[in-house]
Amino acid sequence: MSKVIVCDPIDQAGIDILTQVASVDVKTGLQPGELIEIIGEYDALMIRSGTRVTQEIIEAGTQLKIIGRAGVGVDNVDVPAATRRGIVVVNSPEGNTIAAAEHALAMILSLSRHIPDANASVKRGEWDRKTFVGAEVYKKTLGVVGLGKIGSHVATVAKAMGMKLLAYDPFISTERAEQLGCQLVDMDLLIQQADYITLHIPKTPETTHLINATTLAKMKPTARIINCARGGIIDESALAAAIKEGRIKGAALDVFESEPLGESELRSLGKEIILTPHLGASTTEAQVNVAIDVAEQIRDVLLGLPARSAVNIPGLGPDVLEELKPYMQLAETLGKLVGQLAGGRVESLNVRLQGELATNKSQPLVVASLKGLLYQALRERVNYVNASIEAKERGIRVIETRDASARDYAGSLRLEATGTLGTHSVTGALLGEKEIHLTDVDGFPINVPPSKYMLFTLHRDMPGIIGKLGSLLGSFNVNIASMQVGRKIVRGDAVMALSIDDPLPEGIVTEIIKVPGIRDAYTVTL
Ligand SMILES: NC(=O)C1=CN([C@@H]2O[C@H](COP(=O)(O)OP(=O)(O)OC[C@H]3O[C@@H](n4cnc5c(N)ncnc54)[C@H](O)[C@@H]3O)[C@@H](O)[C@H]2O)C=CC1
Ligand SMILES: O=C(O)C(=O)COP(=O)(O)O
Repeated sequence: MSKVIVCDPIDQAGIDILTQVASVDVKTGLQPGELIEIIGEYDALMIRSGTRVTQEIIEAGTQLKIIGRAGVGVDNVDVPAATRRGIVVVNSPEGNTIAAAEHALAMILSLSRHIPDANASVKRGEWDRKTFVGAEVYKKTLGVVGLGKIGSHVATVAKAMGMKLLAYDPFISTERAEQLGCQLVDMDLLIQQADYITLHIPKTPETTHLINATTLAKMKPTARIINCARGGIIDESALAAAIKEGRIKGAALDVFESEPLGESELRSLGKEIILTPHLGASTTEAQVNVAIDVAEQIRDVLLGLPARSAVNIPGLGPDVLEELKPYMQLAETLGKLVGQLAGGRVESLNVRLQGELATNKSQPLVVASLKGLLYQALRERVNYVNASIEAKERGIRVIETRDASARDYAGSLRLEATGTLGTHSVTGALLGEKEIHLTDVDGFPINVPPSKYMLFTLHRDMPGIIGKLGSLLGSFNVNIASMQVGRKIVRGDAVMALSIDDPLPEGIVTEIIKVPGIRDAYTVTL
């Protein structure tokens, strides 16, 4: 019989499902070393946000087939390490949406009416009606940062309370925002105009310290900020300083840079700040939803069936998967690349199956392309199951074309993305049935394998330009692993594709496009 270990508190409804197919050990509060010692016995691991599933734990889990996160965020799981070991990671993308949204709304109202401190005061035996005079949310402006599942529900309820809604989400269409009664604006305007700012975005390198001393300085002195998304999106010391100095009115935080929250100056602030211990998903209903959702997936995978919300492996039949896997990897890589070249919000994606590929089943490749395209916006939340729906909700038009006559490679895939910042295209093929090669960028022929960090330039093909770029990168201590130029005619326009050993430093693109002859540069992480 299979063995499952449950390392965080999970609703009994989930345990009951697991026991249908496995023996279940519930062991909460284990130290990392203790988990490493015993994980080798188990086929499945079920967790919430309390357990950090590191590479060491994954490597010690020699029998592990699946890691189930009973919730949304998988930032506490080393997903690449699990993928490398062939372990499926599943989550519950929607089970706690309402719970998290209602917690954010409760925070907005609690902040406005000082409910936690007024309650504590009455319980101390006081009757103080002066200190706790509040503010109404009616007709105030709420800025929603991240108009995904949770942000959308917050917006819907806030609208009903008579709030005016601004939203910032570079991956959402104006139509979708309008449907929710939100005016889509840029982050700067939202920060400056909102009376309340609520964050509903994943924590990514781009969103880390999105709220910092500079952004806090732009807020109204009466503004309040709410974070029920992820710790680290707000710079906690900058926030504490802004509140202490009366530069903003208040904040409500459910999530922290380090959890459990240790010694922190946030604790010493008064009624201007409300702190809860990561309770967003902690409702009876959400805990039943996520426990059932994830336990069912663990059960299915242990029975050899596909998972419906795998964040790292497609929810397709094993036979289709086996055959298409290398092409799906190609599609996902091209999706990631074209999404980053296009930048901004993509409005349409043209997926062109060429050569032998034109006779293949296209759906999985389209889904894999969309998964890659949406990765920038959604990170691990986008999977093979939800990629199409997520694209539709973002108003991305998907066009499929086939060209059996294209003969450059046996089978190749071309993606063309058109967005708010223009159109870009990439083509790729498989060499030796497995090895991905990029064969064309923006109509310029190249032949390079993709690497994790890349730099693309669009430039004039003229003497000296490669040397200048090389020296510039050298002055930033950037090591070039490989470089190739693609051009259509001599001394015309050209594309340069460089593989780089490490992430490119911030601000480097600005310097690169100062090199005479270089028109554009794009840094890409694949
Ligand atoms: N406090 C808690 O207990 C809970 C916290 N969460 C967290 O809430 C957050 C939102 O979750 P969902 O709404 O389910 O996710 P979602 O994936 O449905 O929505 C996230 C939205 O953020 C947008 N986005 C991505 N990068 C952005 C950027 N740089 N700037 C602006 N927008 C950006 C995306 O386009 C997307 O629309 C996640 O961080 C999740 O982990 C979720 C459940 C419970
Ligand atoms: O689902 C999420 O992303 C959450 O943050 C909820 O975390 P939890 O399951 O309550 O530890």
